[in-house]
Amino acid sequence: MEEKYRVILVHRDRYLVRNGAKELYCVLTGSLRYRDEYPVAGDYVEITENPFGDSLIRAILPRRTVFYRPDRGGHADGFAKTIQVQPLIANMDYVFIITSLNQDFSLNRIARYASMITAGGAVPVAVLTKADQCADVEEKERETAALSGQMEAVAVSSYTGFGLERLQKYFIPGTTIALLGSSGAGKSTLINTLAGEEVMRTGEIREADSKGRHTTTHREIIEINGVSFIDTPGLRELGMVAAEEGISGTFTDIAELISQCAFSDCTHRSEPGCAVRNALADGTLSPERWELYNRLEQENSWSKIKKNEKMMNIAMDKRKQRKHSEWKER
Ligand SMILES: Nc1nc2c(ncn2[C@@H]2O[C@H](COP(=O)(O)OP(=O)(O)OP(=O)(O)O)[C@@H](O)[C@H]2O)c(=O)[nH]1
Ligand SMILES: [Zn+2]
Repeated sequence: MEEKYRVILVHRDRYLVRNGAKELYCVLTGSLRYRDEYPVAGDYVEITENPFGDSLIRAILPRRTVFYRPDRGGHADGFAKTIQVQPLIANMDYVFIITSLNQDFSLNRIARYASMITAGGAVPVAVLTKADQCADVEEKERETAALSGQMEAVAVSSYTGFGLERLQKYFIPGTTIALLGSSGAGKSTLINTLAGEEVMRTGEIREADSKGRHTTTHREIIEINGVSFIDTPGLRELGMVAAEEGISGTFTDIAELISQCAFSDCTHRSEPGCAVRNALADGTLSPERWELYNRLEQENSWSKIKKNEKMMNIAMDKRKQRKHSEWKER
């Protein structure tokens, strides 16, 4: 018997899948493993049920949206032939970027997440948590919203309930919402507050540095009033590898301007007919936004440069080795 199930929990090489009220543990068929195709939370899969033990996932259905995280693991450090990107969650409509309004707050990080989410086809929403700990909530909200015309910024407090009603419009039954954010940002507490009960384990964070202890051990989906929430473990570091496309996606206004520059290779410094300079001059583009765009772009190309350097070093080492052996043979 074959049916469409959704992956709600990934636990090493076992997957908990659900269809309505029915939940089954599954393993992968050999051919999926052979093709290096691994389901992630939110995936829809075809399974063959086994009443006597783990059922079998036979196929992963095409992903509507996906969020990748850069994957540098698994290879020796120098072997950066291609930096692989690894899917983390799939088939979500919205991704809440959870950032706490304390020392951990970073516009740069929110912009990175937003870029990567847009690149994967989902809609980012900046959810600024722990508003009760912040003195300039409105300003932070304004700054965040200014990052992208397509992203709403909502400050909330799970403790006081502040702002939570503004998230209601995203809670449409049938919708999938993923929560991304650093460990300790308040993802689990937010879900618990929305659900009105203890559905996720929450952890205390160390007060001193506002860095959270890693408490979420696996990704899981929980359903509250027909809305599926995907909780992800805190992502410590987020590279820009998959975000290139997303940068122009989030900064569509800037991409648009760049396309209007008189020269196609315009550096936007001194060329005549530069649409970016013009927009900066007449105030349609804020200098802060332009600077952020450049910073993200730089970071992005910087990771490429580092990658190329590494490859060149490997090539040079090989040449040296060859020279050395040629010399020895003589
Ligand atoms: N002041 C304040 N603290 C909060 C709020 N929401 C969560 N916290 C606290 O922040 C800490 C971390 O919250 P969690 O919900 O466990 O954070 P998380 O993002 O799920 O962390 P991981 O599970 O590690 O990914 C806990 O001590 C919470 O009590 C809030 O609205 N205001
Ligand atoms: Zn230009």
